[in-house]
Amino acid sequence: MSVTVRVPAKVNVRLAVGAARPDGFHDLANVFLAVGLYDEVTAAPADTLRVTCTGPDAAQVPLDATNLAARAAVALAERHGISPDVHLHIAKDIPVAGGMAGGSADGAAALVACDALWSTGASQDELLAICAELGSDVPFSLIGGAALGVGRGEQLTPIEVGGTFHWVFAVAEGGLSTPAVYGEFDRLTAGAQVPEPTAPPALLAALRKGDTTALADALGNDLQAAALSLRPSLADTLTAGTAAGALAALVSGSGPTTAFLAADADAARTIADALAASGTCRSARVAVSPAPGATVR
Ligand SMILES: C[C@](O)(CO)[C@H](O)COP(=O)(O)OP(=O)(O)OC[C@H]1O[C@@H](n2ccc(N)nc2=O)[C@H](O)[C@@H]1O
Ligand SMILES: Nc1ncnc2c1ncn2[C@@H]1O[C@H](COP(=O)(O)OP(=O)(O)OP(=O)(O)O)[C@@H](O)[C@H]1O
Repeated sequence: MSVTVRVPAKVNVRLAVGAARPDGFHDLANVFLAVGLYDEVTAAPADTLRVTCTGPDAAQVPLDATNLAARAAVALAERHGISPDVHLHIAKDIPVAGGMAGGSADGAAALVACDALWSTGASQDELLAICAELGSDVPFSLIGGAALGVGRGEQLTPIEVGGTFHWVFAVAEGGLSTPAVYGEFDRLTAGAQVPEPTAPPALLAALRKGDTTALADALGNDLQAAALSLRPSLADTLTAGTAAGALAALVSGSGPTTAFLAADADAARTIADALAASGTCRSARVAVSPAPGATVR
């Protein structure tokens, strides 16, 4: 018997970053939107804890105890006093170290898969608490849809989404380290008064209405300058997507994936083709949002 869980990537439609906290994290107003690019994690009985991974970026995924899927299995097993022996297979389609929460997605998916495989019967609140221990983005990967995350991004309030949004994601060559991007944010804002992070009401209204034009006007990412500072060539990708008709363009989370909002599915295809031909990215993917959170198949 095995259990397979499908889990989406995310884009941050508004990532407001406050000053660094004493614990090294930053307070956020983080508006997450799940997008229809998916990893799948399969949990199967095994004699020992083992992780395998397939997919175009599989070589960059650690298969040891640091893998977030393995850490999720250990965390759940410890809480329930059982052995974490399980084979976790990750079918990876979410770009690695791309700012789309791929590792977080696998952590959330492994948790749901092991809970089902082991009949642990954990409540949603218990699963969310374990997710928050694993990483700031992991709780959102569990619930999907759209949500405002405060604190370090782990304290979620779901947001209703009133329509479908069409996106193009330009996958960059190589990844960016999330701590390095936050570190660059600190360097760039040193000496300045960093305002309290907030989510603009116009953005939340755009999501609730499913209004693409209003969402395009309200998108924003406070980590974008830091990601561009570490990877200046991303400016060319943003320009290429905008020239191809994107309503808005931004760096996804800590980058280096860039996200383009399109008016409809046809426009998304046109933008993806133009980006693929531009030579400014490794590949271009179309995806719609919102997408459901970690779900047993
Ligand atoms: C950039 C985002 O993806 C936007 O959703 C997240 O804020 C990052 O979330 P994540 O990858 O789950 O990050 P974590 O694994 O919790 O933390 C990794 C590192 O990122 C930095 N970090 C993360 C979240 C946060 N609110 N402030 C931070 O400064 C810290 O250096 C931390 O040590
Ligand atoms: N299951 C996993 N998949 C991918 N990377 C993982 C996984 N578990 C641990 N990692 C480690 O995490 C690092 C960041 O990978 P990940 O794909 O989660 O980045 P990201 O999408 O930029 O994250 P975020 O958007 O949450 O900041 C990788 O370089 C890898 O070393």
